[in-house]
Amino acid sequence: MLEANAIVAGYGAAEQILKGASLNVQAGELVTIIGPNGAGKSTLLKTIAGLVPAKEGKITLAGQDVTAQSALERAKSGFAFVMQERNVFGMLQVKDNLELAYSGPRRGFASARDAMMDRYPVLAQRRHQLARTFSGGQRQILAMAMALLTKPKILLLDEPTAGLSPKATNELFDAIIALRNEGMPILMVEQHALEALQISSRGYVLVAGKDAATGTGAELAADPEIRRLFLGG
Ligand SMILES: Nc1ncnc2c1ncn2[C@@H]1O[C@H](COP(=O)(O)OP(=O)(O)OP(=O)(O)O)[C@@H](O)[C@H]1O
Repeated sequence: MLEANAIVAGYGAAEQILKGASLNVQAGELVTIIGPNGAGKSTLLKTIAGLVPAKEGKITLAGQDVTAQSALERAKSGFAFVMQERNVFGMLQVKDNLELAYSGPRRGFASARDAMMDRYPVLAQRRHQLARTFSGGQRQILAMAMALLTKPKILLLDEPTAGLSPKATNELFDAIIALRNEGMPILMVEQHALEALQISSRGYVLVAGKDAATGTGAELAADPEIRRLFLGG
């Protein structure tokens, strides 16, 4: 579904952050990227989404080369990126956030919105509330619903549980598991690395801008060296 090959990228003229990182996500897979702080995990997601330009390497989505596409073109090609912050329009009501995100034909909006509100009842209960009044967990659910309304081929999630309470974290993990079970391809960076690997088909360990190890989620979660170095022992 997604293939990123030998990606080199960074910010401005400074030293590159990504130094030849490669990964792939097959149809129906949930794939998690773990690694130390500053390894370039978020940068890799941003490069795949087209928000940071790749200086070298190739990115394909469902067989289509998207390397030269802008972020907007990539969104149209089927990427949906839930950024870590500022991922909803705080000054707008929930229902208007959903309407802005929807990209299908006009006549299909009401049913798509209602289906999303059935999936995430908090959005129906609070449809007239301004998004900025939402808790962190509610905001992430809204951001995910907005991403899903674009009918993506793959969902990119950047630290979806950052700053959330344990309860909200569990609820968000449940929402991610539900999407995985429906076969939605997902690539995520997640601070709860062990828990994320345990629900993932596969994982990649990114170190200093390169994919240093890969395996099934269960293999990486059980590897003593990876546990010691990257999963808090
Ligand atoms: N907009 C930016 N401009 C310049 N440097 C940046 C920018 N964003 C990130 N960086 C730098 O790029 C490097 C990699 O950051 P990135 O956020 O991709 O790492 P990460 O692996 O996701 O880390 P963390 O787990 O701490 O979020 C860091 O040194 C960071 O300071």
